[in-house]
Amino acid sequence: MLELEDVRVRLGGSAILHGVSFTVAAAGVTALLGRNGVGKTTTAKSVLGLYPATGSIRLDGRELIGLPTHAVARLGIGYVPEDRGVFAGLTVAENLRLAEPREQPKAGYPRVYELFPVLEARAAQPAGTLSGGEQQMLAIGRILLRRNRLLVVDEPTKGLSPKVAAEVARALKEVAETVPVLLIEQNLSVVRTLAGQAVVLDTGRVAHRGATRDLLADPARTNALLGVSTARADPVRADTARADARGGTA
Ligand SMILES: Nc1ncnc2c1ncn2[C@@H]1O[C@H](COP(=O)(O)OP(=O)(O)OP(=O)(O)O)[C@@H](O)[C@H]1O
Repeated sequence: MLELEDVRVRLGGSAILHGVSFTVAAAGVTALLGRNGVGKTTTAKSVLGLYPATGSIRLDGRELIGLPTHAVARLGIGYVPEDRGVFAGLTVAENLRLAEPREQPKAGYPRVYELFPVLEARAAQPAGTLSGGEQQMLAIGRILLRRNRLLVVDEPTKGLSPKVAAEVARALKEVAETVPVLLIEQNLSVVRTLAGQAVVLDTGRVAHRGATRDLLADPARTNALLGVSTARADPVRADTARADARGGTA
């Protein structure tokens, strides 16, 4: 599906990725994990052609490095950035309309509204007045209007209550039944629920690759790589774990 090989990125004169190599599975969710500032978002943006990279990034064998972002998107990679990228001054309906494919403008709506009924109920509301969770649903809904081969989703549950985070995770799980997802996520309870495979970055390098279950079953390894104990990775205490991951260990 998506293969990264020896991907290197320099930003502002500093080397940020030092030769990242991993594969995103052709089905389900692959989690991209790591402490703050290790290069997860940089990796995602490199895939999207938003940062200049060297090495190789291939989608079903097709080289993406060197392609402009619009060409990467046209090849079928949908991206939900960390800041969600919704247009605050436009209504929910207008945000969705801007994301429609020209060929089949209305085709994706039933699925989006089925996954996120709140978006239909709030169609006329400016996106900037939605809650954080609703904005996340809108951001995911926007990319579901297009037929994608891969979704890259950056920290979709960041800042959400455990209940809303679980709702977003449930929707992503359903989405991943038809489109593979590369998911950047710090909430280990979400990772545990969604991701079959996990890749862990540490200062611009891959520190671990393998089944999520195996990683999370090894508290010492999880703690060493992520700075959080898996004992905290249950839904009730997920927010605490995330706060710890952000604050204490970068
Ligand atoms: N445009 C930029 N110019 C210079 N340095 C940058 C730029 N973007 C990111 N960096 C640096 O690259 C490093 C990796 O950042 P990145 O956002 O990829 O990390 P991350 O793993 O996604 O972190 P977080 O979990 O906090 O979102 C950080 O040290 C960051 O300061």
